[in-house]
Amino acid sequence: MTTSTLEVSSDEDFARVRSTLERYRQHVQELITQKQSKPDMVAYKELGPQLTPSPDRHGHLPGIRVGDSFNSRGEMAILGLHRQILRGIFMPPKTLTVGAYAIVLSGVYTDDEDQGDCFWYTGEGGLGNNGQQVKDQEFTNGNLALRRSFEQKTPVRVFRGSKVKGALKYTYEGLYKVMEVKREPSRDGALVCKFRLEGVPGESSASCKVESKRMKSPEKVRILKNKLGRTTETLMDNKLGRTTETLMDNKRKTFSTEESAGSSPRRQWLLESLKGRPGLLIQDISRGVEPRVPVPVFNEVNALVMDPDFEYISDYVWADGLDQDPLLIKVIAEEDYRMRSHTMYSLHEGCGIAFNAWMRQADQRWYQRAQECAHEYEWAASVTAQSPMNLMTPLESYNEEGLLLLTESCGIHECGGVNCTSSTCMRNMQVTQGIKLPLEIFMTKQKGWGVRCAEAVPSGTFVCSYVGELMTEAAASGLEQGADHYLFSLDFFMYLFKELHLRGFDGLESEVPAHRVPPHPALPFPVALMEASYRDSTCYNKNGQSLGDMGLTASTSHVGVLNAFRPLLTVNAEKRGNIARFINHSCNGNLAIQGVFARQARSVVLYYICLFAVRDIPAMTEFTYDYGYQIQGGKGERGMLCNCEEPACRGSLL
Ligand SMILES: C[S@@+](CC[C@H](N)C(=O)[O-])C[C@H]1O[C@@H](n2cnc3c(N)ncnc32)[C@H](O)[C@@H]1O
Repeated sequence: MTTSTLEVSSDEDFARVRSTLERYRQHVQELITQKQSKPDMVAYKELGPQLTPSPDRHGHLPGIRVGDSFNSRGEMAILGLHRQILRGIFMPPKTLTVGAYAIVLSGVYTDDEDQGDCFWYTGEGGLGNNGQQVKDQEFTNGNLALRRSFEQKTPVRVFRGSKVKGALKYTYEGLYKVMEVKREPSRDGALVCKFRLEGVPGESSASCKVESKRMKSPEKVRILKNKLGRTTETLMDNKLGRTTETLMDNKRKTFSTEESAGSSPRRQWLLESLKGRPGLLIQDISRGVEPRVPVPVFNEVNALVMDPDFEYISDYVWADGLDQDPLLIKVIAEEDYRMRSHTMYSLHEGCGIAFNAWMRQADQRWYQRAQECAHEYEWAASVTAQSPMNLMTPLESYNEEGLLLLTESCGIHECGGVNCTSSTCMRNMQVTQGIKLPLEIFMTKQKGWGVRCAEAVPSGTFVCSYVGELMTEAAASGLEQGADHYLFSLDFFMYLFKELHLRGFDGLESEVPAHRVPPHPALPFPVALMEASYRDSTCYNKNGQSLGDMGLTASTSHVGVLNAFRPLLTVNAEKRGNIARFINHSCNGNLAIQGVFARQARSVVLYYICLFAVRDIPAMTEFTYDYGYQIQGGKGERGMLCNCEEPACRGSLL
């Protein structure tokens, strides 16, 4: 008996519950002595009408507190808490218009996902004798009643069964509300009805720990600002050539691009559920390349169709011939090695959890050091003014539901090492596992194609990474105007290094302590690869002001040094890419960019650019993020008008 309910129960109520239970238990004992089979049920049948005359009702019952536990389903039935002894869902008899009164979580359905006060509950029906889901469930009986609870927002009493010293006991968890309803294939293949329930604050054993799912807003961290698209006006020579068609032979270039067409029951079910939906142009533009979900295309707005030359890929591919370039191979191999040496101190070998554990120790030492010299340095004082807990790297990058806990300016290390077999490691592979959401491409009214999801998406969910053809920055700069709208520079870490160069470690230490910064790329990059970038005079003074705007040129500034921080590679998703290249810009986007080290891309020059939900996003809402285009000062094509319709819209895609 732990938490009290808000329901005011009188002493008589508690006394009545006690005496009912005593009578019932006594009768069960008598039946056991008489060797009566199913004494529980028989006792309830015989005593029920006398002992529980009051009509069924929603909500708490007088005399019962959250945390009370019961020895059997019969005890719960005799008290009127849950009268249907053999079923999970207690619903009003013969009426299909009222919500369910109570449910029992007993772990019988393998599709139940119980996370405490928020859980997915599988509806009733369709189980075979072997415990497998052999038949589809329908929205009838208890399942319909739970759907009514969702529609009418009526609370449901929840009981959780658990074994205590070998005997099954049931605990009253309090009142819950059904927040979501869906019907989808079970792990065994047949369709099941599923209900997501959340504890009613103050009325259940605890309320949902929503805060733990929330990410730090990346907008606050300046160095997280990435840019999509090229800003240079100069046409550059492509020094790398694009003649060979040969396949990659470099070990690290084994991207698993073309996975076989998926045929999971969920995938099949998602395909089925698309049938008959208005505006459906293509059922799966990925042609099975996305193994878990189809990627449908809808247009209900105009007559435009998808570019037939567009090829959907699910992972990076190299632009023609690039994999053969000896300089590039050398740089990438070197950077790979540098990152491996950096993470080796943690014995990490591909295990992100081990790396985080090592990083946490380093954080603690750093925090101690900051405490010792807080009187001397501004950054140290600002560090110690914060709670140390906020500064420590969590061991896991994702919570139990696979939601990102915090954005990380120094990149997230996903698992993938040979020893990564624990469930914690598995959870630390959200990007590695690929797209799981039922994403859809659809025609927007003013921005061309856009992306949405058929399901609601909680904050912190991995949506997709931006993949396409990998080309050098130099080659990308040579693309024709207009062909650059689908470029994404691999510059997440270059921003970090540039900031460090401009502000120094002292200037940045309170935001990004030195020990967290990944290894700096070897400088300078081979001239042949960097040549084009050196000619671009976009760089900044200490105040972040563009030196180009100030009339300074490459020859009059330290542009050479700054440009050494320019990224080496760019992702071009114009003709070959995944769903990310259809996501539009918003000045207040619901997604954030996060660099992730995963699969074979684990260095600061080659990693994954990932998009994560930064707030809870309702189903069918357009996904957007801030492209962060750089200000160039000129109008025209580069100052493209923004149609994001946000109150704080900046007016253009700059
Ligand atoms: C990466 S693509 C996004 C997908 C694009 N809508 C399409 O149809 O393929 C970027 C282009 O989409 C358009 N776009 C994206 N966000 C926009 C916005 N907020 N307002 C106007 N156009 C936008 C611009 O044409 C931009 O160059």
